Amino acid sequence: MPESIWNHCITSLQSELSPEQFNTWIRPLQLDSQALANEISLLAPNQFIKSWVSDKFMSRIVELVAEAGATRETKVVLGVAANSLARHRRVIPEPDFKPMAVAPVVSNHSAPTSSDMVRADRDVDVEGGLKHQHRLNTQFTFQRFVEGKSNQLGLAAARQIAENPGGAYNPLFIYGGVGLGKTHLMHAVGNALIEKNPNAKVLYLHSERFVADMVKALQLNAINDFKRYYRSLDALLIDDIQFFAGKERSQEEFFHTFNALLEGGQQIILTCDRYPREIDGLEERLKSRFGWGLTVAVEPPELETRVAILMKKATQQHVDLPHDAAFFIAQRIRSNVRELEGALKRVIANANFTGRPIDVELVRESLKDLLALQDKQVSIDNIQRVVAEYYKIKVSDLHSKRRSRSVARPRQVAMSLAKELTNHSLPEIGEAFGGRDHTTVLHACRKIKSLQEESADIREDTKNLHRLLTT
Ligand SMILES: Nc1ncnc2c1ncn2[C@@H]1O[C@H](COP(=O)(O)OP(=O)(O)OP(=O)(O)O)[C@@H](O)[C@H]1O
Repeated sequence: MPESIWNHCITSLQSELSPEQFNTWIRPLQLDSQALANEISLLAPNQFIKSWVSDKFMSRIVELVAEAGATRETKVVLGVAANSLARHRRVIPEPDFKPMAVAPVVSNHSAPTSSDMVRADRDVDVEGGLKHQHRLNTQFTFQRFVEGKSNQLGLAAARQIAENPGGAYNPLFIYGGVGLGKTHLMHAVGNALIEKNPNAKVLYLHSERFVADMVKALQLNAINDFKRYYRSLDALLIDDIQFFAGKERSQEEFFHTFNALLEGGQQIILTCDRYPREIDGLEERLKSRFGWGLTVAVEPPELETRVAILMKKATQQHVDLPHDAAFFIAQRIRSNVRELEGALKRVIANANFTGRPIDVELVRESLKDLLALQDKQVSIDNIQRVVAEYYKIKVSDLHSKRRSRSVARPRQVAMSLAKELTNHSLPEIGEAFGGRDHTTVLHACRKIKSLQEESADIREDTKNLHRLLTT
């Protein structure tokens, strides 16, 4: 009985929430088999998820439980699974591979001397962590980060980690498109950790830098120093880990570092442009390990958040930005926060240059080129119209649930064109095609890509459509 009630809740919540929300908060909940009669007892894997669910979703869960036919006396209780900590403390198995041979050092010296080691340290930037704080951008703080629905989960998780590093949300994996605040959030945690403890060893680096440092350490025979340094950190923040894809030796080294830090209770934060499972060329064991802590998505900000970000950035620069001017910019620049910032910079520069106050007119003038370019940009509506016309079907067929090949294939073509030619995110595209899930859009993009290789017809169709839409 509790199972069927809870299944009803899950099904409803899955259709009501975004996939990220559902996967982060609802999917980890388990029904407690030890519950009392008349009780739906749910167990969260940790305190963080428990309190978030309790704040944001509990009232809806209670409604759904009633809707599923539970008696009036049925209580819904939420706890934390007893073994939740054990999960994070489990013994990490020894790596299941043999260390690769290290390339011999190309050097005039027969063996590295102690001065080589110092130089090596400096070269690979591992010397006593002297630079570990310099790499943090002090502007990227929590105070300067604007909260919105699109980044709420990431921000809450980052705040928790700043309070309690190395706790249950280790590693924190933040993923999402470009310019959406992933790096900012990661630095905000680092800055907060250093504010609390100025001696904390916090290292931020881009994954390419990790790879380059490791290669140098190998060349200089300083890999042990490299290892020692990384393992001595209190927190390791690595940006854009999609660059590890295909780099086997780096993945191997990172795997060791990752395990050592996790076991030592040191905090790891990673960012990526996509969900861990979707990184091609990344070893399975890394993918699965990335999911051990908390995985959160940041999404493109919605209009209100874009306005709030602009207002905050203007205030920080002591610039008077009227609300209607901010609104105008936010309405036009929708792709990401970095572009929003760039637009604001242009407006401010123009205001300084001409000595005029900022208003909608000045914004329009300052962003003339950008807006003209945007007007030329293809919209999803446009894609749907052109694709429907091309395949002689109705636009409504593209929104419908019909699965016949004559409709499903054009729909997939239209989705993949929307991904390619617009700035819309996968969930936004899914929404525009009759409220479909973002994974459906992803599947469509992959399908069309592989069909383009196999079928001359599809190649021809997509080429024609491309031309119709862009010229
Ligand atoms: N919610 C926000 N509030 C204030 N500023 C933000 C917010 N989100 C992003 N920004 C700003 O937008 C710019 C881009 O953000 P950031 O570099 O963190 O993006 P990113 O997601 O890491 O992108 P990339 O994948 O390209 O590295 C930064 O200047 C950052 O301060």
